[in-house]
Amino acid sequence: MSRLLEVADVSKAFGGNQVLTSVSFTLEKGEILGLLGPNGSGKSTLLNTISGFTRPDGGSITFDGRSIASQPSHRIIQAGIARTFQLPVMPEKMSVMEVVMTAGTRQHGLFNGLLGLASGRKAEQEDRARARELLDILLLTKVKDLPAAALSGGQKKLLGIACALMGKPTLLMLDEPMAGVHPKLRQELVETLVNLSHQGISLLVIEHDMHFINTLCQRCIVLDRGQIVASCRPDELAQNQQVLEAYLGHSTATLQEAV
Ligand SMILES: Nc1ncnc2c1ncn2[C@@H]1O[C@H](COP(=O)(O)OP(=O)(O)OP(=O)(O)O)[C@@H](O)[C@H]1O
Repeated sequence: MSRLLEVADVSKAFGGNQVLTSVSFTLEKGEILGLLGPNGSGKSTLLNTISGFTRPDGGSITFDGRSIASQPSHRIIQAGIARTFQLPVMPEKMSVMEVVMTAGTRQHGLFNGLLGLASGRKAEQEDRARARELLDILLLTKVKDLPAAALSGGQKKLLGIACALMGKPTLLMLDEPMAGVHPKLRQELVETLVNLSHQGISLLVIEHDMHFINTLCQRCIVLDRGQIVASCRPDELAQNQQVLEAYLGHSTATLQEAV
């Protein structure tokens, strides 16, 4: 494996609230890395910092050999990093298919399509085929013509993943992909994500569901109050003293219960 992402000494404060303190970790090409930590430990802020939604106060972020810290989010998407959100908000008046198509248009420019250029028409046809394929993979074909805002919370999560994949990322960052997803669909989602990694997409996944972490991730990093306190295999988490302290500090009896 070779290195895809290197986060070094990244810090971030909001006012007087120091949310990330000197966070460093690496992610290898093809790796599925879990990002764990109690509520409020800074996981989403770390994803926001990598994806350009939040500027780090200090430190460096290198993706595929290029510095991306403080780049605007659209440049980071173009570099090959896509992400989903913990609570995706979908437009009221667009269908599921239209939302996925719009995500595709954002990747290769609106003007080609509007001007009806041949390259734009070809890109649109390719996008439509890819959108159909992704909706199929993510079990959303049946609802493709419904308003996106009418989907359940779990289906919106799946739609967020479809949108993120329209740009053919090499790194996909998922913020709690399992939350709200129907238990019957969870195993299929795990298999879909494993298939994506086999196709060469690396994954950085925030998740509280330990079964999901154990089945999916090869390695985990654990944040506690904005600092990385562990980097280990999922099966080592329950014996890791720093991890137990991070979670037990939140008055829960076992790691399984805590997350
Ligand atoms: N834009 C912001 N402005 C001010 N404070 C923020 C902002 N974003 C996050 N925070 C604060 O940063 C801290 C960490 O929040 P964050 O959402 O990153 O944690 P988390 O580990 O993802 O939590 P959870 O598991 O509950 O989603 C919290 O105290 C939060 O209030």
